[in-house]
Amino acid sequence: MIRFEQVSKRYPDGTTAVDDLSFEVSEGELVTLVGPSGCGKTTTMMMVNRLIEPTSGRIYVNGDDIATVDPVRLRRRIGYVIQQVGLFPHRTILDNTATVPALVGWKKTKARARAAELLDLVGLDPKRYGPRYPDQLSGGQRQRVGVARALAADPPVLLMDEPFGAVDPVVREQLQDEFLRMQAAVRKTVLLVTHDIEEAVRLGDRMAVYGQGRIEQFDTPGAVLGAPATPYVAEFVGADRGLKRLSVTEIEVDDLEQPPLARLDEPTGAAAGRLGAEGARWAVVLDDSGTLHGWIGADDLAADGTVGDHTHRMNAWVPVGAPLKQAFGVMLQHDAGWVAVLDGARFLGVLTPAKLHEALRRSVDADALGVARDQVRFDSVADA
Ligand SMILES: Nc1ncnc2c1ncn2[C@@H]1O[C@H](COP(=O)(O)OP(=O)(O)OP(=O)(O)O)[C@@H](O)[C@H]1O
Repeated sequence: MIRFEQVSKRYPDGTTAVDDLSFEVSEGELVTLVGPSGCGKTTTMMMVNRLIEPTSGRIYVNGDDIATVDPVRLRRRIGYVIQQVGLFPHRTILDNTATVPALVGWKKTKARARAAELLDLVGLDPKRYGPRYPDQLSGGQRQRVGVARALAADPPVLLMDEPFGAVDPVVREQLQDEFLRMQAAVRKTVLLVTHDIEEAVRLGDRMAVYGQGRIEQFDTPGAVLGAPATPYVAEFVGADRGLKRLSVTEIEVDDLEQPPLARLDEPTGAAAGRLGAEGARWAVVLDDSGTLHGWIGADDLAADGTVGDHTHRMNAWVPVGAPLKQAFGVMLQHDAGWVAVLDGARFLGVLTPAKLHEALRRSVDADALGVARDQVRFDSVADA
């Protein structure tokens, strides 16, 4: 969808901002450009909508060499979101959002209807916020309007330069979440510039890590964190890259431990016998359809009645496919030594701290070797 072929940009004063850059972004893919200040990220991005012209090389958008496309027409196909949102202060939020459709000749009612739809998409109630003026919104809300406005003419490509840079960390995380949800629905081809490695990892399907004017590594966040291509990348992603990886490594069924199970309606004695035979101290309690109800300890099973009479509620659970970080968070939140992993309501197994560590290690090795995670052999200390 976007292709750079040996693109360089030298400024008249001799600064080489971008040096022989080649990469490709597929349709519907979100690529983050990350690197320290002055490494050429913004220059790269602004060459895509021809706000900056390359000194050499070619850039293609949707197969067209953009040097041959009229810049104004090109920019209509490319939404652009910048940190200083640049809303018109004397126009309402609704009219600000409708700016581009109005420019390209949509009827006013159609442009406004589209603007309302987009405000809704970015989490702003159009009835409440549409009639307001920019100075009547918070920074985070203005940022959302910027995203809505960039999407208004439904461009296939979105360029975003530090779009969430101007807000505090909590709002920033919220905006990132909302943006990811929205992107899952609209699937634009996105180039997003950030100097924040966490943001690049969180948002990117792939990420380009910039050194001075060059890309040092272009890969999935998992691969960049797990197998940095150069010492520079390793230093840039930081010593805590294992922690960062927790947020991009998904829980798989193979990661799970299978504890003893007890059924809600069975007598305590029967379950106690099974636990004793396995030397286990607790069991997970399910109903007939395999839905998680809670857990029961070996001590509880000494009492009469059914398992259901003595089951403890279990709120520490996560869906399969959630990031390991979420499982770890839930474990800490409930002060639990394990979390249940569910597929819908169905119980799949439990994740323990040891299993969590193993999953993380296995995913690092899998990325380094370029194979699937279940093909990595892992000898844990516990197995030794
Ligand atoms: N008009 C210009 N004339 C000369 N040098 C320029 C010009 N614009 C940018 N540069 C230089 O080109 C290099 C790359 O700049 P660019 O804005 O692309 O970096 P960046 O990675 O986006 O940085 P930041 O994160 O600080 O925005 C820098 O060294 C910058 O000083």
